[in-house]
Amino acid sequence: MITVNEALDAIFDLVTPCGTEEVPLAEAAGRALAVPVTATRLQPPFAASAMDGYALNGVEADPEAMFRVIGESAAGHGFDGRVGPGECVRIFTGAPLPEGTNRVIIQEDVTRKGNLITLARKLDKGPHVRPAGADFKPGDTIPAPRVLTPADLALAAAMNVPTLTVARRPVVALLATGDELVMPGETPGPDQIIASNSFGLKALIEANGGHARMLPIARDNADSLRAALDLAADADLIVTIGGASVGDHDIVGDVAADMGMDQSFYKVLMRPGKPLMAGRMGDAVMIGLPGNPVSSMVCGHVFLVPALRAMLGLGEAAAPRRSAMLTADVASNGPREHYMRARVENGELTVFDSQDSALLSVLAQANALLVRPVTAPALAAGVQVEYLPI
Ligand SMILES: Nc1nc2c(c(=O)[nH]1)N[C@H]1C(S)=C(S)[C@@H](COP(=O)(O)OP(=O)(O)OC[C@H]3O[C@@H](n4cnc5c(N)ncnc54)[C@H](O)[C@@H]3O)O[C@H]1N2
Ligand code: MOO
Repeated sequence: MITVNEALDAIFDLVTPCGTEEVPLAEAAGRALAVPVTATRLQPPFAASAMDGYALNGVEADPEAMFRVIGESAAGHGFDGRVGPGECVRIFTGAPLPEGTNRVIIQEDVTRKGNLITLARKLDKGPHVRPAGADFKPGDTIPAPRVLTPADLALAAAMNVPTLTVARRPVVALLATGDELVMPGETPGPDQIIASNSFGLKALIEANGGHARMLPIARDNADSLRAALDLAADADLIVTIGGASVGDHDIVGDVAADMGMDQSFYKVLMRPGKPLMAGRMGDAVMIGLPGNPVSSMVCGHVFLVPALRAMLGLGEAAAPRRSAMLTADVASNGPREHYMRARVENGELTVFDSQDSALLSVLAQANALLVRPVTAPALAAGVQVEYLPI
């Protein structure tokens, strides 16, 4: 059996970036930017007022000084002319500063009578002017690769870049297997349960930049599995769920091999998630997840999310970890890296008592997986530990 790190490296060896596409800004949220965005203009394109008030020459801004208002500069309609000594221009936020001015006196500090203003006795420092290019200049960039945030999109828009080159979303075919499974909303027979794993995995995949396609549930026979796998031929990544262990009905590995899957590894020193497999099938990468609901989701966080990021051109790295303080003692660990369901609150991590890999109710309460390395000794409450946020 290989380690979690070895398995992840083997998966990185299998995946390749999916290529790029152009998308309009309005559809680019959360996408992986593939090519840096470069500004071709200044922002602001002119020295602009940061306040509503009066623009004048700052050297004349003495307390109680008087000025004659000779015009107006509003956003979108600047003042066309020069401001001389003893003169000022009514100005609004975002408007260009007229020639001859370099300071804005906020209107709260001004008394106006007709076309004459008098400054207050006490003036703030100002100058309430945003210099041209203060935000960005031609040649400034939004670097790539990166996952586009709402702020990035606002910045790209301000740069007047209407479309972005982003990584194509990897298409992930999700294939649940098992005679016992029916879809949510159907009426299960007495020996059946509801297929749940695909729904958690679909959400995880789509939150991490993939496009998940649920295939019809495959039954525990070769014909049904073949028919379902045939439907996945155009996917970038085929993810099977269940049928991965050693039981008589666990046929995913054999059927995939018959269909040409070139297996990279089978079984990983981790808990839950031991019967994980991966390989290449035609143009697609195939990852076979264990069926136990928590196992499949843990493998999703540990392997699928980093694989998707690599396919999106975001680099090859394990899921980032954080640290927190243990609230109670934890026993020593065995030969498999253990991802224990836990809850982190205010920097303190509490491990759930029940770690059975069938318990979705526990997983749903968890927001962390405490990572217990292979054969790690027992830990006492109060120590700092590493966890994977989920
Ligand atoms: N003799 C051994 N038995 C088992 C071993 C072993 O090493 N020797 N490993 C155990 C471990 S660890 C795991 S994990 C499971 C994985 O088994 P499979 O991947 O073959 O999964 P199934 O047997 O198909 O299902 C396991 C369990 O999960 C339920 N399941 C499956 N798919 C779904 C789904 N889409 N939605 C909801 N629930 C699902 C299924 O009904 C079973 O209860 O093997 C152990 N056995
Ligand atoms: O590895 Mo299994 O995934 O322990 O439940």
